[in-house]
Amino acid sequence: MSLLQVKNLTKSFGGVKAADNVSFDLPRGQLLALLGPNGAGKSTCFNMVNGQLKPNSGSILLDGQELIGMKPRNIWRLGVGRTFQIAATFSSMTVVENVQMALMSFERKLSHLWRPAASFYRDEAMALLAQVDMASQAERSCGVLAYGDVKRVELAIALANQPKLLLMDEPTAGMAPNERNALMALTKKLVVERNLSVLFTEHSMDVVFAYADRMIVLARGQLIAEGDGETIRNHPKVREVYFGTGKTFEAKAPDLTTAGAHA
Ligand SMILES: Nc1ncnc2c1ncn2[C@@H]1O[C@H](COP(=O)(O)OP(=O)(O)OP(=O)(O)O)[C@@H](O)[C@H]1O
Repeated sequence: MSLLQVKNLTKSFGGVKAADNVSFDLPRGQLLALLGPNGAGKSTCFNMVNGQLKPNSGSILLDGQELIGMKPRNIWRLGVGRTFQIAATFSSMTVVENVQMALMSFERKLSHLWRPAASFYRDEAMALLAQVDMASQAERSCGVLAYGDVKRVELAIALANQPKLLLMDEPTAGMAPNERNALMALTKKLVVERNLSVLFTEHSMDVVFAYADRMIVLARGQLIAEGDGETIRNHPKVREVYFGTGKTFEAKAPDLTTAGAHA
């Protein structure tokens, strides 16, 4: 059984069907990209999976357990983590303190915040930082880190609640190409090592084709294609949506990696 099973998910805002009967599976240990042009329904689907939006109908099963109707915090506790597009670390705290905070939050120890944070979960925090190659910068203030390193710390923070499923909303937005690749290579490593499932949106197509195991493509709320890079590159509906050419059966597929298409 797949870790995540999304079935017939529908969400309307007034007359707009932001998600229209969307179904997909995400097995353990897979990196699944959620693609589609602006307004396709990606954020809507994300926000339904983490409980921030309630669908009109459909089902979202995590390990066979229905998530619809549960509060976001309870979904998080079941093992659905999330990283955000906007860097979400506390800049005045050190790297290791930020991760300790996340661990304390997971263990419901926030009521002890008046104690020196140094006494809580330091070893666990350092172990997480080692996994994201940030142990050597543990004592630096988050405010002075390079952007790519902040994203690594965010990944460590997201891992603090031992997610089974990690939702990543445009993880490489604002990063230079070499940083983007490093972050996605790290994510891929974590997927393999921790048998983690990742669902991510991304507008950088080079990243998607290099690292995603599988892709699903939404357009106007509907899932129009699903498969590996080769399948998606050559899929007539995907080409139509991204290029609007209507020339769906050309011998040579246009190179989506350089098309500047927005995911
Ligand atoms: N809270 C809302 N109220 C009204 N309409 C909404 C709301 N949220 C989303 N929509 C509409 O639903 C559709 C899907 O939006 P959504 O944000 O899910 O798309 P997206 O694929 O994430 O787009 P983008 O890539 O631009 O972030 C759009 O037409 C959008 O205007």
